[in-house]
Amino acid sequence: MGSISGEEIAPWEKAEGVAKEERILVSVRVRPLNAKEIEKNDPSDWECVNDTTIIFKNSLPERSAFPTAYTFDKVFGHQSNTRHVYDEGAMEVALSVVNGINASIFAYGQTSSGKTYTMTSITEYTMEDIYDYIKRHEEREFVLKFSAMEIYNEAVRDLLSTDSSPLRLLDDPERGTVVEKLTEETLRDQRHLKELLFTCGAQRQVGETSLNEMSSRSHQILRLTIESTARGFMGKDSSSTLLAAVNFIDLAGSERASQVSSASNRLKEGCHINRSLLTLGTVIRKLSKGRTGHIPYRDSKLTRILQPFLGGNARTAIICTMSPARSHIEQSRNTLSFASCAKQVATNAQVNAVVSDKALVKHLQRELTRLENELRYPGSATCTHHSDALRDKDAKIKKMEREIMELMQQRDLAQFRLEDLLRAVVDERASRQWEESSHLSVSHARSECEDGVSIYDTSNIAYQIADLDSSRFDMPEESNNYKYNLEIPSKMKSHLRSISSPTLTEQKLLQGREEIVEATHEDSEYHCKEVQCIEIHAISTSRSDEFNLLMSDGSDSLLALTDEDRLGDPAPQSVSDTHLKPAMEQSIDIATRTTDNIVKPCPDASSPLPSVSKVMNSRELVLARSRSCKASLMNTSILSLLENVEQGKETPPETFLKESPGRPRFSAENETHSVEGSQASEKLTSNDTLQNEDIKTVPGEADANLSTSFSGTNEMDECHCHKQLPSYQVGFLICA
Ligand SMILES: Nc1ncnc2c1ncn2[C@@H]1O[C@H](COP(=O)(O)OP(=O)(O)OP(=O)(O)O)[C@@H](O)[C@H]1O
Repeated sequence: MGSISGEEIAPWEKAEGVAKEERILVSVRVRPLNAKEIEKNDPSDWECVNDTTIIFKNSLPERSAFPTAYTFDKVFGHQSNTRHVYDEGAMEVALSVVNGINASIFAYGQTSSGKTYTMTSITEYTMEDIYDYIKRHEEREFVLKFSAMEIYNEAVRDLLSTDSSPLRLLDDPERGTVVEKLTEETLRDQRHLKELLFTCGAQRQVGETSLNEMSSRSHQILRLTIESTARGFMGKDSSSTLLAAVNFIDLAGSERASQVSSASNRLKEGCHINRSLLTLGTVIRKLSKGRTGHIPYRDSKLTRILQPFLGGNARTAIICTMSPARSHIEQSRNTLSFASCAKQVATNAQVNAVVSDKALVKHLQRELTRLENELRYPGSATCTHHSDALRDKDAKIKKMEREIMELMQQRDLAQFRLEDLLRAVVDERASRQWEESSHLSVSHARSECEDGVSIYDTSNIAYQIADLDSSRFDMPEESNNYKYNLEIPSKMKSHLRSISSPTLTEQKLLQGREEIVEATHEDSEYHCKEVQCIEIHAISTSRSDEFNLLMSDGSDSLLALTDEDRLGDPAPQSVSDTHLKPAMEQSIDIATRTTDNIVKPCPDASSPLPSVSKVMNSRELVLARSRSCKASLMNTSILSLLENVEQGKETPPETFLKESPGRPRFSAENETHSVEGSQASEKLTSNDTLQNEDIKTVPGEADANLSTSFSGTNEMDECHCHKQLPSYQVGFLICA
């Protein structure tokens, strides 16, 4: 008597229905030679050499094409009893049913091979073990139901009913194929089961064949369904029920119809039997190659009913029975071939946990309530969850958009910087060319200096941008050097920067120039001069006349100025003092002081003083002033223009600027800035009165002379020009 070794499966396994794939348990049982076979001296050609291998021991030449050894999960020789077959080849699979796993035990073989003999005992053993298990597991409540049917000539018949009319097969969406109106008896006890088993045996179709006087001519299917529930959880919502069934299938003989009695009824039975068995063999063979393609379960009622237990959600054991007699060698080989295919079939059994009706009702009620709440309150938990998810995604999208914008800004900034650098390179080249051009001019001027004419070397001009308040005609300490300090108020500087909106290129240009000036400052051989405003207390027409005379004078005589004159005393000078000087000297002085409104020489005492008058007289460099208060030292190339101005011809200041060859070759953009800056400075000048008391400039006095002589610009524009020039424009003028 076997015992049930399996413990109740873990709750999580029940809940999750853990699937377990395994192959069909296949065993072969070889019965002893029966009396007839012994009588016919039919030798036994098969021998079980061990628990798993059976060999064909006859070495007849004609049999050499077939294998002589077969290996299965278990093989049982003629000496093995049915209990041993059950224990080794069926019990484990059959008793899975108590753990909620479907199971099937097949008996397959030719007629009189011992199928019924084996399956009857195995069914009884299983029933005994199940009841024994139930007794040992009183914590669970078991419900056992038993049903029995046979398929005879492809007709399903209820073996527990006296009604022999065939039953229909129905396809249930949840349970699969079911037999309509099949009797299912709930077992009261083990005794009740034995009675039902006896009834089935009595109801089953039997007939006499040439091989078996009590041959079973049908396929018998006994089904025991076990439903179990833990007693402690019964009636509770969390309770679950295990529901599974075990099938005991005693197949009809697999022999050919011709091998049985030649009686007409047996021949017909054989045709139907073979049809079902042929389909079963096809299904097993296809399943052995995997679950691909069509599996012809519906080709026979046998396979249709057993579909869930063939290669599906069930553990399966097949016991193939065979006769050892040489006379049955062909059927025995067919049986072994079938067993070999069945051995390759994998099943996928899982625990079948069934929710109790009460628990199912409770679960459905909760689900219904939840759905109603969602409909009533859109902002319920589920909706809120979705809203949160959408909000998170929106936030991520916005964050990514911000990152994209930042990257685009960085890209634009990089492009802007690149353009600035390129522009700076171009301007630097222009600056170098301008510098070279200036050097040429200076060289020319130096040659003039060697002749005693003072020329302001533009390369030695230092641009000192400082507040007027602090500059106050600073005289450089360096001897032998001239400095040109363009004193521009800080307010003006900032204004110039703002109105001209100097680009990076312009800033670099200015910086470059300042560096050039500073570099040349150390090596400068010339004295510095200071651009400053000169206070003129009165307008002297004589000065203007003298200046005009000076300008019209083509003499190249050198008019040396005194140190005092050269120093350009910032103190206001009275008109009376001027009249005391000789006419020519006065004229020169006037011209010098007038021009010193823009450029005031600050010579060192020991150095020869560059003469502005010489500049004028030589017509090589001319102090000019544009309408927009641009003081310029212009070379002879624009002298003709000045002459035209002197003659009353109007020449736009822009023309002066643009046509000045010594002017740095700035881009059109810079020129635009220059003009705009100049015009803007005019606007600024009108509101920007001089605060420095030391520098008293009377609007329209000294500059008015120039205005009258050159361009006739208005007095307001002229008077503050030296304070308004953008630094680079001042540079243009000086360098020109
Ligand atoms: N292992 C066995 N040991 C002793 N006797 C056996 C064994 N197997 C079968 N027999 C006997 O052989 C005879 C035929 O057995 P059984 O009826 O079980 O064959 P079967 O395969 O069911 O045939 P059928 O398909 O015709 O019903 C029976 O009398 C049975 O007692």
